[in-house]
Amino acid sequence: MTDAVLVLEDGRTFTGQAYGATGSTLGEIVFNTGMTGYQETLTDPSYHRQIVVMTAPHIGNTGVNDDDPESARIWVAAYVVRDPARRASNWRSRRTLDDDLAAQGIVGISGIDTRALTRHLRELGVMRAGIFSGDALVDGGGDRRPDDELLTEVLAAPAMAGADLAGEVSTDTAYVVEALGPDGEPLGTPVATVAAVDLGIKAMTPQRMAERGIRVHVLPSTASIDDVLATEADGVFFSNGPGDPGAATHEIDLLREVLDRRIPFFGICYGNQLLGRALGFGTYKLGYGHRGVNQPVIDRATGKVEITAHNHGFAVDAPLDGESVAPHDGGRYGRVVVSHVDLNDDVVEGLRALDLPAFSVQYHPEAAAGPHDAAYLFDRFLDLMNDQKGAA
Ligand SMILES: NC(=O)CC[C@H](N)C(=O)O
Repeated sequence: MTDAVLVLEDGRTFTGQAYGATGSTLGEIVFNTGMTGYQETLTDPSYHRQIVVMTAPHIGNTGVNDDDPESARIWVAAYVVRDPARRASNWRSRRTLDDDLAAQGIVGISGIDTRALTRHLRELGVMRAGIFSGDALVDGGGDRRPDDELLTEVLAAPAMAGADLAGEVSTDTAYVVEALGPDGEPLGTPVATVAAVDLGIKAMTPQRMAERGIRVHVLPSTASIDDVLATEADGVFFSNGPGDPGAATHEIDLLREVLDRRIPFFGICYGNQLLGRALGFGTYKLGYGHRGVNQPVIDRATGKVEITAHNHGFAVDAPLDGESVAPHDGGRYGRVVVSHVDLNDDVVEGLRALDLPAFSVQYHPEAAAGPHDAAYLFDRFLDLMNDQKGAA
């Protein structure tokens, strides 16, 4: 077995075995508490530039299939697992996770104490890190490189705060997603048309809309308001995505154009943070974020608690109680309420504008992976578009 070393920004190191590809990789190290859904996690573009630690100790049991990926490639910068499955077993499995990581050049490490690592990150917050194995761990003379040399590489890596990354993961060209019949033709007249701006969109998101009869035009993150209007959309959607919402200037300008025209808007995750910023609220970096499939969130309008899938390291800074006037331009967007809150830590998990047809959630109603409790939000988006059509 080949040695691998994980080096954290604060100098702590963990030695284990190489898993997936050998080499070196740098990124922000974060932990995910999901017991299932590793394929969806690995292929979620929001994890671009992040090293993902799984807190579930045994990963890879069901191998890798061709149905569950959320995009065309693995996006995580590296993968950290305690105990990789020695045997993959599932009727859908096509290859092992180890082989898939290696084939896609994703460096990983296994056999380290992921509980100690997670507790460390929970206490000190997420930070930059690097994994080194194979040739990247030895010098020209064949000796193991000293830790301080590896640490210097880690400290030279860019931080996640201030990173504008949507353009690195977004589609280059627009495409359409809609429900198709067995003959490959559209199933019927769409009930609504949505322009979905891809900031790192997961495949299941347009799929959830298509299941409801919506035709979805997925647009690149560089789309202009004219590109959006050209789709003749009834509503605009902003997806999840990697990076710091504070760095997304083009997208926020585009969203303000949408809000100014009173086009119904729905945003998920990064899309929620961008709605917050477009309305004039701030965003901030959480200590260690929410990543997993079992976060309790309350819908404050109904009092119902949902168990939800999360993947976010930033959050919107908006007043939890009462209606607040959106601060942008002296309140030009009217009143806003925090519609959803995380019951673990009171983090803002949703926004609803009261004077505009716009709402968003910080978590993942598309549920890939994760529970389906929040699927009603796609119906709410459809209702919002229908109401607006009725009002026109
Ligand atoms: N999944 C997402 O959209 C993540 C949004 C943002 N990059 C964050 O970490 O908070």
